Formats: sequence, C-alpha cells, structure tokens
Amino acid sequence: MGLVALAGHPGLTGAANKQNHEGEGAVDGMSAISERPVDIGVADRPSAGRSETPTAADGLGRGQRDGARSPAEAEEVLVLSGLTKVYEPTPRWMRVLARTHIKSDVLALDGIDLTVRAGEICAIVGPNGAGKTTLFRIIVGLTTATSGEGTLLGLDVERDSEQIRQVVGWMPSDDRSLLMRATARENLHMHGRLQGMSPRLMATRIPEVLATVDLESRIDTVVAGLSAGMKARLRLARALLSGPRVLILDEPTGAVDPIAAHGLLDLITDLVQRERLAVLISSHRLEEIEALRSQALLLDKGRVKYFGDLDSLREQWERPQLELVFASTDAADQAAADLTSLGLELTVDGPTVRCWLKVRDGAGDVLAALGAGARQVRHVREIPMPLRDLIARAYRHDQTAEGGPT
Ligand SMILES: Nc1ncnc2c1ncn2[C@@H]1O[C@H](COP(=O)(O)OP(=O)(O)OP(=O)(O)O)[C@@H](O)[C@H]1O
Repeated sequence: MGLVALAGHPGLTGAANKQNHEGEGAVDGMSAISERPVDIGVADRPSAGRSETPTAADGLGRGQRDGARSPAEAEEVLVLSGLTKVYEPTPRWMRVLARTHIKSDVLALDGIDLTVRAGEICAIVGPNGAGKTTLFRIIVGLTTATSGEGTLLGLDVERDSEQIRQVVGWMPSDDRSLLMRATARENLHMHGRLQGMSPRLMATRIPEVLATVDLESRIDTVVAGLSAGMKARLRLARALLSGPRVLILDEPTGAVDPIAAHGLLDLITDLVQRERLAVLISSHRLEEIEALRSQALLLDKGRVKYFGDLDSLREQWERPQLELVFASTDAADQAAADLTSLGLELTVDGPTVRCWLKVRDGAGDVLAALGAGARQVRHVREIPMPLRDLIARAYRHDQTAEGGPT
C-alpha cells in the first residue's frame, strides 16, 4: 500500500480503526506493519529547538503529568509491563475470505516487561514469529494488547495511540512505501501533508532532514534514481520529518550493502546522542546490533529470553575459544590428546589446537593442564564468541529449567 492509499485510509486514527486493523491482522496480519507506511510522526510537532507551539505530543502524557517522578523515571520513554498478546482464531465466516487464517489462539507476546530511556537504543532480536512486529504494532496502536500495560512518554499505548503516533517516527524495512517516480522532496512533502504539517514547516523541515541524512544534493532527484543506501536514508529522513522523540526502525539496513549499512547506523547513533531519541530497532544482522552498543531484548515465542546490554549477555553466556599454536604438529597432537582426556571439546588443525573453555578465565587452567607440553606453545589467543553463537546459546538454554549456563 502506498502513501496515496494511506491518505484515504482512516485506519491510523481512533479506537474504531484499531478494531479494523485487528480484523485485517487476522487475515494477513503478520506483515501488516511492515507493508503499511505507518504514518506515526505527525503534524507540526517540531522537536526540541524547533518548537512552535507545544502539543499533547510533547511528552506530556498522564504518567508525566502525575506528580513527582525521579530523574531516572523522567528519562523513561517507553515502559511496558506484563504485555501479553493473544491472537484469537479467525471467525468462521471470515475464513472463506481470508488469504490466511488461524484456527486456534496464538500467544504472540507473553508478559513482556521493557523500559527504554531517552538516548537509548534497544535492539529487538528474535527468530521469525518471536513477536517483534506484534510488539511494534502494540506500541503504535495498530493492535491492542490482551493484557498488561504500556506507556510511551507517559501516554497510554491503548488509549492515546493517536498522540503516540505524533511522537514516533517509523522507518519501514523496505522501499515499497516510497513513490519511485517522485523526487525526494515530493516524497517528503506527500508524507508531511498526510501528517497535517503546514507548508511553512515543511519548507524548512524537508531540506533540514535531507541534510541530516546527507541527501540535500538529491532533493530533486527522482527516487528510482537513488541507490539502495540513499533510499534507506530517505526512509530515515521521512521518519524524522515531524521531529519524533522515538524512532522505530524495522530492519533498517535490510536492503543495503554493508558499507551503506555502516553509514546508516553511524547516522542513527549520532542522532540518538544529539537529539536524545529513544530508538527501537529490529535487525537480523547481529554484528550491527553489536556495533550499535545497544540494549538487547531477545524474544523467543513471545517471551523475553534476555534483556540488557550485550556485555552482560557475553558475561552470562560467553564460552570463548582458546587457540594454541604449537611448535610442531606432534606437540599439538599430544596436547590435544591430553586436553581431550580432561573432557575439553577441541579441534586440531596442523600445529593449531582450538578448544572451548568452560569458563571465561579458563586459559590459565588449560596451560597448567598441559604441564611440560605448555613449553611447546608458541602463540595463545582467546577468540571471543561471535554474537550469533552467543545468542543461539542463550536461546538453547532455559535458565530456569537448567539452572543457568554451563
Ligand atoms: N494477525 C495475526 N493473526 C494471527 N496470528 C498472528 C498475527 N500476527 C502475528 N501472528 C502470530 O504471532 C506470532 C508473532 O508474530 P510476529 O509477526 O509478531 O513475529 P516477528 O518476530 O515479527 O516475526 P518475523 O521476524 O517473521 O516478522 C507468530 O506466531 C505469528 O504467526
């Protein structure tokens, strides 16, 4: 669905329309949020420094109006508590019409607690069907939670969804929502109009956001003529147009090459620091998440497997590898035999032995176990576990069931 279609789509405002989306969701809800260009930054709500008139969207939700908040609480932008979502079976009459339908309840989110503060990036990580999209949809009011609560800048995610969309900038994962035959300026103009921005505000904001994403020289270039990386930056510019306080980025680098992706992530990090935006980002590129030094929420079948920073994740689940290079192949073979008899998992490749440590600081123990054989070691290095393996390990283990990492 393109932006023009959205213009006549009343579904992004009002509770009645949430109902509507829910119905659509039951038909083909899995991709609803990423396919629809969700216009959730709105109108003339300029961000700090661009303020014309303060609006309800300037972070004045119930939670913040109510009495005293500690400085830490005042920084809280998104607070979710016990958020649960159960998709109900598609009604029988609808199944005939539906492209896809479900016959029994689907528990998409199961008691999610999450706090994201101003200036923080939180990466939502999880395999397909983990509940990432459902979480985003609840936050922007495209579907409602079955139970639990959520506030964004003190606004209630269920009751105040219209205002929430005024302070959230949404960057969809692909270019389908861009008008390919229109210029960058025209695309942003169309988006601004749909959001009710005044021509005067757009005249300043459009060049401003294009400069932010380093596309000012392409303002009058037709989108079809932009590279994939530039199109991604244009999508980011569009998300920034109304000066949001929160960014939701759905696979922002999915369609771009690693160098362009690197540039885009630098831009996002910079924005977060400069404007103290709160950012939720979903990405399957784990090395990018590591580069962002973000908080990570690992979801699995709707449940939180882990929430925290990646260093702590490493501390909890890291199982590093120790690489020992011996003076000769014979010495390596002998060491491998000794270490195997001690129960260590290892591989041998010529003079190189790589073994998995049971604990992080076990390198000294390995060398001690080699005894005189350690004199044959020429190089030692610890190889950190790739984030991908680390996360896979966290997913494989159920801490409660197994009593923690082994
Ligand atoms: N509208 C819907 N009706 C019924 N079930 C749904 C609907 N939307 C999502 N689901 C189910 O809820 C669960 C979570 O889906 P969701 O799309 O939120 O996961 P995801 O992590 O975003 O997956 P992906 O990475 O594939 O986009 C899945 O089991 C999915 O099949």
